Amino acid sequence: MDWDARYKYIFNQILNMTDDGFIVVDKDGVVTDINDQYCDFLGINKSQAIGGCITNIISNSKMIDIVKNVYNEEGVIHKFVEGETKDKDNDFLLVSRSCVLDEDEEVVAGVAQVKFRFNTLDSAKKLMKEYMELEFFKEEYNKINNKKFSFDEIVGRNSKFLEMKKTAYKASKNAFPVLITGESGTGKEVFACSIHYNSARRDKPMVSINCGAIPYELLESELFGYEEGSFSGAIKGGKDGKFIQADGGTIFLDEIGDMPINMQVKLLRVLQENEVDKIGGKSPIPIDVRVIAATRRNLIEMVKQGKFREDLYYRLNVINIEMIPLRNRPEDIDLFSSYFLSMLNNEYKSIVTITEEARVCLQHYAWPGNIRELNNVIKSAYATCDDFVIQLTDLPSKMVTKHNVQKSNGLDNHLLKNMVEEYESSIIKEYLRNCNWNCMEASEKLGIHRSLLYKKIHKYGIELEK
Ligand SMILES: Nc1ncnc2c1ncn2[C@@H]1O[C@H](COP(=O)(O)OP(=O)(O)OP(=O)(O)O)[C@@H](O)[C@H]1O
Repeated sequence: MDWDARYKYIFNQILNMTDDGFIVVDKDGVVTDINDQYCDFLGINKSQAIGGCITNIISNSKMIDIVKNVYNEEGVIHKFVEGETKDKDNDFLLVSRSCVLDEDEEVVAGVAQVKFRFNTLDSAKKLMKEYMELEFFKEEYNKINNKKFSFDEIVGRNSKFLEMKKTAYKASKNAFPVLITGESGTGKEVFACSIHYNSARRDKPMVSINCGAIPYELLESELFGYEEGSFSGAIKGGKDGKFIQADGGTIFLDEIGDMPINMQVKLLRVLQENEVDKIGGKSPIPIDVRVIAATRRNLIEMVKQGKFREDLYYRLNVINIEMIPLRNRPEDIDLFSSYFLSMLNNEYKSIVTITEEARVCLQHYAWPGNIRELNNVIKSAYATCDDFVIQLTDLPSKMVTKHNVQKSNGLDNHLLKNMVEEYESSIIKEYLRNCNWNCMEASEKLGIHRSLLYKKIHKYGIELEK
């Protein structure tokens, strides 16, 4: 046996000794060798494979690409085209592909090795299954998100609210900064998401940050990121800030009114220059980010008091959306109650309803926590009600007491003035309680001067709890 024949004999022995499948192609993708195991897996004999292009037997083979573009791949999943394997349920494998180069670095062959060992095949199957599931959930997630944030899904029929919705819709068609103001729980974040997910940026990230919840020392690194070693405790490799993460998309700066003034200066620079400086970075990084900011505070008042930079205010406030408190859109209270209840009924396949009396009680409440509070009240009433009906007694006692007082007042003393005063007193108490009895904050939220609030507290004999 000459040296070449001997060599070929040993090579074939090796190919057939292993548990793996091997296929060898020349630099044009023509099959020069294939072992019995691989032939068996494909359900073909050697003569059908050797001498023909590899795509004749594996139509989606990557080997031609590997030999043409000279690269290797290690342990990737290959899914065979339906009907190209002997067993149609065994149609994916773990494969490693590599080029064989001669002494002049020219490609002489390409080799693919596939793993048949059961444990490897099982892992490949599991991986493939998980990969498919992941792809499925990604698609579903996008479908749900797009639906969830569609403007049609935003509940409300109040005419002012519909105007706001129109403004938000128009804002989704450009990339100007948006400032959304309004009390907590009125739906500022819902609007911000709808603007982003209906804009041309929808396939890029929407990154949110609560400027009021992060201590000043951390806020800068959260927003702008840092380079490795720029301070003690900095993680290896540094970190991208929220602005860089949101590149191409939208950043939602929630509670912007709580941003410390020296951070406002840095933010203004980013908005003016469209670039960020990482902490410890050598040069600024250009960014393309749409800014949507939100606050429950009165920024104009804060500008007057020198607590918020005027130049930043104007930069953020190109499009302004002022959310309406729920108590000022009474026609929507019932709508929201039905909406939240139907969401629960859908989720738990139930048919819970709500009595007229409970509806009236919801209608008369001042809702200092706005839509979020209403959602919570419906959820907890749903969880506690008997016989699939939400009754007055399933609502929080503070609401029921007020409702009963109003009802008896209505019978005994239904002068408009008395009714208005009763309502006013209850709203003031509610706000004070929600602001931890801080008169300054409550007066700001109620939109009245502090001295007027004191007068009313005195008039209604409201006791301030400490
Ligand atoms: N128009 C709407 N339709 C349906 N659900 C809404 C609507 N507006 C608000 N919600 C719901 O009300 C809750 C509060 O909304 P959101 O978080 O957007 O308010 P927010 O004004 O940003 O509050 P905060 O200032 O406290 O962050 C959420 O659960 C949200 O899903």
